[in-house]
Amino acid sequence: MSTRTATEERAVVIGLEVHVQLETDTKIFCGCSTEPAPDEEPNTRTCPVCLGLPGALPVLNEGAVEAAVKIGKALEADIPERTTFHRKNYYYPDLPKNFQITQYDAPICADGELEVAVEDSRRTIGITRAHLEEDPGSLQHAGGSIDTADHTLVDYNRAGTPLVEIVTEPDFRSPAETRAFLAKLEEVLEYLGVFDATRDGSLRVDANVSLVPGEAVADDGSVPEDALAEANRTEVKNISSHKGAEKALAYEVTRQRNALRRGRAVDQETRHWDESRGITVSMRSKEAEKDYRYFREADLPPLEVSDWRESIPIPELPDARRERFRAEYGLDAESADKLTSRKAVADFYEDVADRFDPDLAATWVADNLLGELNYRDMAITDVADRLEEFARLIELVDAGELTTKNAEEVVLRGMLDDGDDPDTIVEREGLGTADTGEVEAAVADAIDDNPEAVADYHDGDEGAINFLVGQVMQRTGGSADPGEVNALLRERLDE
Ligand SMILES: Nc1ncnc2c1ncn2[C@@H]1O[C@H](COP(=O)(O)OP(=O)(O)OP(=O)(O)O)[C@@H](O)[C@H]1O
Ligand SMILES: [Mg+2]
Ligand SMILES: [Mg+2]
Repeated sequence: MSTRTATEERAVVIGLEVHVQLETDTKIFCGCSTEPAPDEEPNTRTCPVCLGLPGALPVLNEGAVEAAVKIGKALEADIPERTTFHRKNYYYPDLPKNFQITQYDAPICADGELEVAVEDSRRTIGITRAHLEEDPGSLQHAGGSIDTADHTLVDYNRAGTPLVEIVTEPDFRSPAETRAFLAKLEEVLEYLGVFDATRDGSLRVDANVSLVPGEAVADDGSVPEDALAEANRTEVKNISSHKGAEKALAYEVTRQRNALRRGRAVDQETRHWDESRGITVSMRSKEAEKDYRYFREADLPPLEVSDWRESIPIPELPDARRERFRAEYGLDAESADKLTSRKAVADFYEDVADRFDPDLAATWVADNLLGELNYRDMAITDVADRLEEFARLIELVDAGELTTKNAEEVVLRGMLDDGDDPDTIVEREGLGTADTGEVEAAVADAIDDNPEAVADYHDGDEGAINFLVGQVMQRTGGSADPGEVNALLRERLDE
């Protein structure tokens, strides 16, 4: 079976286009709010500009430009002195103007990279470009998915939300790599403060995938331009999560392999990822660039960012923070990873590590707190307003006022399940560690009540002391320190 051997030697080539919704207060070309209200009616956050009414003029949002510059800097991209906007023409109900304002030959960022850890190796994914554009409206396919719906509703509240589209080089060699990349990209975007991962549809991915002959792949893993151009690729749309990207691409790789195995060609087309059915479906043949009739957006003058770009700072990013945490707090690689991937976790850890013991803080934040949150399907952002209470819990453990076991099993769980604060739980459950007077009284009682054990101790029976320690622990409800009790008992018995 020669065709079988040939298809099995094919290599997977994937490139991503990632649409990131920027966290600005208002839309990219008008003053409409970008903040969805809880029970918002469709088409209420709109104006003549984002509805594309004749004669309405766009005004560029400064915050969106700053966010794009930050993204460019974080991706180590070039940010040219001057950038321009274009109209991308297409006819579709989500776009009332029949063109999208986007960028074309002079994007705000070009030629960057992002380093990703995949299993044990590190891969550098090239970033071709990142450009600003407006989000179209959203379509609701009533009574089914896009290919089965009876009719479709249009909501323009999303129209005009600022997007940065990040286009990668076709550098991915497996679906798993795209998942790692998207997770890393989200970390970086969150650190930059330009993006809200918890918002529905804030990250949307188009995934381009093809199978190229194995022998076309160079020794360094790169694929030459002509092999890329020759391979028929499909573009999978409607991917909105890391896991979704991996699943959609795994499906698509198998589908393409099967087609080639049966001696059929892969069509160059746009496909739709149907999350609930776990399949991709054909939507249309791939439009060529000339179909879009790109031309300059005459209503927006070229934008000079030459001086401005230098004055836009970016914060410390996850990789740098990971290394600093290791050096500064002596964390191992695994803890440093866990403590830095979400910015809110890293901020909290840093705060408690500086106030208490960094090792103790690492165990408490990385293992206990994140573990218990994870178990309840919660994230640190769900308890953002209670971080001081968790710090107080760590303080109680650090000061020896609460045993580790009680802190974890009673207090932390109570805090998460009942919403109480640590001092209230300690008080209610009587968990505080015993004070010296209490321990001394319990020692005296244990000696008075157990003359036989005392006699055994004086006869040199070391086992007797353990029995007496147990008696004191019982009398203090487990709140005394066993080492301290042992020392006190010996002191009394040797008097
Ligand atoms: N042979 C290939 N196999 C897989 N991906 C590829 C291949 N060649 C290019 N790509 C990827 O396809 C994407 C091209 O995106 P780009 O936006 O430039 O073009 P487009 O998809 O034709 O345009 P649009 O989506 O805006 O209509 C990039 O992510 C690139 O890495
Ligand atoms: Mg595309
Ligand atoms: Mg594109």
